[in-house]
Amino acid sequence: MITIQETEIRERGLLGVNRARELGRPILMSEVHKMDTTNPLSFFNAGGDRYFGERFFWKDPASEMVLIGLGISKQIQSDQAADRFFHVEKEWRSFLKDSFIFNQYKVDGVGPLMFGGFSFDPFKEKTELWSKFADSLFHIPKFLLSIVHGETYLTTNIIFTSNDDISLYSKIMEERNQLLLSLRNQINLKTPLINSKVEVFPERWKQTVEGVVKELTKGPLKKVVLARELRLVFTSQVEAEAVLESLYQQQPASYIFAFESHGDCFIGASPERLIKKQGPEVYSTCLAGSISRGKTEEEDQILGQTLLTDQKNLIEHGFVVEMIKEALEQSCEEVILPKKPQLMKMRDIQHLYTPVIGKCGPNTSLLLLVEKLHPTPALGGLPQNLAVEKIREVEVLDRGLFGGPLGWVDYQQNGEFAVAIRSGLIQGKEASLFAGCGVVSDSKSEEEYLETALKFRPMLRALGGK
Ligand SMILES: C=C(O[C@@H]1C=C(C(=O)O)C=C[C@H]1O)C(=O)O
Repeated sequence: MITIQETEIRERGLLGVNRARELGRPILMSEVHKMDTTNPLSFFNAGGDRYFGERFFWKDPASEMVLIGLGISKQIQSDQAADRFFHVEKEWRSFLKDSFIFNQYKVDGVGPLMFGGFSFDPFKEKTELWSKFADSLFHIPKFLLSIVHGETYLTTNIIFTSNDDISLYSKIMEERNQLLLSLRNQINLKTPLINSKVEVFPERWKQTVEGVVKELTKGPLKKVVLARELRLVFTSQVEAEAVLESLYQQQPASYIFAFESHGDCFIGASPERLIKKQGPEVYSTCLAGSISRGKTEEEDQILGQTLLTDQKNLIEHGFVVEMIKEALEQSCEEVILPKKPQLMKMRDIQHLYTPVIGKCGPNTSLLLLVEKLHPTPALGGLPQNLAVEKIREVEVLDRGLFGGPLGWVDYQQNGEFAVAIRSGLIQGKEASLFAGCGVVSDSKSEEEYLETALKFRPMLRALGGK
């Protein structure tokens, strides 16, 4: 566990107290400690009583980076639509200014870090569904557990205002001790039964697909991604930790995330990376073109081969590759990608997949790259502006954070964002699941409907449904 000398405690606390008084504004003090191996779900669970509604969870597909945040030491949020990426970045950098960071470990994802996301389209009219989440919302946690390449670190963030004295430091240390003492390895996780399952206007959705297909044949629109919603009601409150546990078992090769705000929880298992930045290197993923998994290995291979040679899917995929390549070329000296897509096989579905690597300057802003990429034609369409306008006009669903960039940025400005798909919003005893698909000029509404049904499955299964 954590060992830290009393004198050191006082010195660190006093640094924060004095600087906050001197500058007359809040000052961050952050310290990192190595910890014994800790089960990430039990850490998330241990925060359930005290920090419910203020937790987040993140795991990347390789499980190289697992992040759990408890409590909110600072929130960066905005419903301002224009320049939202720039504003979040500006606030993040100014929050870090003059802070004290005690971190002897040179690894990404430890120390002060913000976690959160951006809504799919800030210009879409907001409904009650997403009332608990601002269009841009990031949390800097009080306590952050980072498991990086199997090593465990605990970051404690304290914000001193000019009215605080050293007692704040002791108070947070006590809170941390309580938290660590409450860690349990055995937790009883169960999702409640589903009472009702309602697809939101499926016939109307199919008609919308047909209407858009007609427009696509006329141009200039080439592709529009349309999404729909499935609403579930349960016998009792759904606990995010139980859903995370299921996703861990059922979708190990995905990004697994949960993001709580004011009692609601946005949760999912996405296969899609938007962008990762590690020093001068950036990584992105083109993921578009889908087919189901086979029941036997042979059928699965045949389906995979069909997808790899299907013109409709290859064209859809090509749109994404072209856009991501062009966007990264604006910021990178070099962009490397294979000529042909390969297959990414998830539990219920297989996709056409092209990984992309870029080399850019070390000072390139991750959020600027997010802005350039979002939404790719995998979630918006082509041309981007027209497709997003079309979605805003015809889609019944308020996507909120669904399909938007969700992830983290650390104080060294490294981080990663996934595309928040295969996801749902838990609201007490109810939940909404979301799924979309690329509509092109030869799309058939019934096939697209079935594809979205397939894309509901990972979340539906994790919630105990079929
Ligand atoms: C929009 C979704 O998925 C996206 C659309 C895909 C497609 O149209 O083939 C494939 C992967 C994702 O980029 C979703 O899962 O809801």
